Amino acid sequence: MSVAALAFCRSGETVFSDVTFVAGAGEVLQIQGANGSGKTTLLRVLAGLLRPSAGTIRWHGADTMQHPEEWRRSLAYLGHANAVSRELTVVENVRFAARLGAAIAGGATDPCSEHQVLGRLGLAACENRAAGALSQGQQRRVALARLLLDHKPVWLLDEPTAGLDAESARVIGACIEEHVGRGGIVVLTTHRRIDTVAAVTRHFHFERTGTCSL
Ligand SMILES: Nc1ncnc2c1ncn2[C@@H]1O[C@H](COP(=O)(O)OP(=O)(O)OP(=O)(O)O)[C@@H](O)[C@H]1O
Repeated sequence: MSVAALAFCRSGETVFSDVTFVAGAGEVLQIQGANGSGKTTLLRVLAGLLRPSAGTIRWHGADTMQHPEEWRRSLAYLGHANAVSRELTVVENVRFAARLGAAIAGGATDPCSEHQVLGRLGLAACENRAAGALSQGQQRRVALARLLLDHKPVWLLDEPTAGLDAESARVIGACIEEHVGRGGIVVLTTHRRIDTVAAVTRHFHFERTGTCSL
């Protein structure tokens, strides 16, 4: 994934400009910065949810604005909201994501791995509860379980450990390591560094000035 001279302006004001970086398989980019410095906006631009004012995002050499389908198929975006379906149970939430991912990739889902992932994330005991009845931290884990089962190579994670206890943060760090260990790429924003010991991790500071070379 390569990003060159990316900029975003809103109502004539520059939120960020000149963002340039390359992220290869097995890499984690952790972006830190003050409140309002533009981290979330950058992730939303990378995810294709906002259109950049300038610059390019390339995936395997192709411009993602000219070829958005392949980029959309390749990325998973986890925003501030966990986007779990509150009425569905935990297992239904992850099964839905796994089936959707498999259908897009043309493969089959493995029900065993759904239960394995829920077990690893400490959700086995509540897998038949409505997701809307879970705590914020538990819902974050459900969102992460969906990422693990969706098998997208690029994860864009907006403050994945926000509001989580130390154990949940550790679990998220472990999931990120596993993902990049399989050749995935993770770009995340965070106010607190996430331990990803084995992974190739680069840390960047996003400046409020609106200009940043990562
Ligand atoms: N929907 C919006 N409409 C107008 N301005 C916005 C909108 N979303 C963000 N902004 C502004 O864009 C700037 C960057 O916001 P952004 O949420 O990207 O920062 P951030 O670094 O992620 O902050 P935080 O650490 O608080 O999450 C801020 O000045 C913010 O007020």
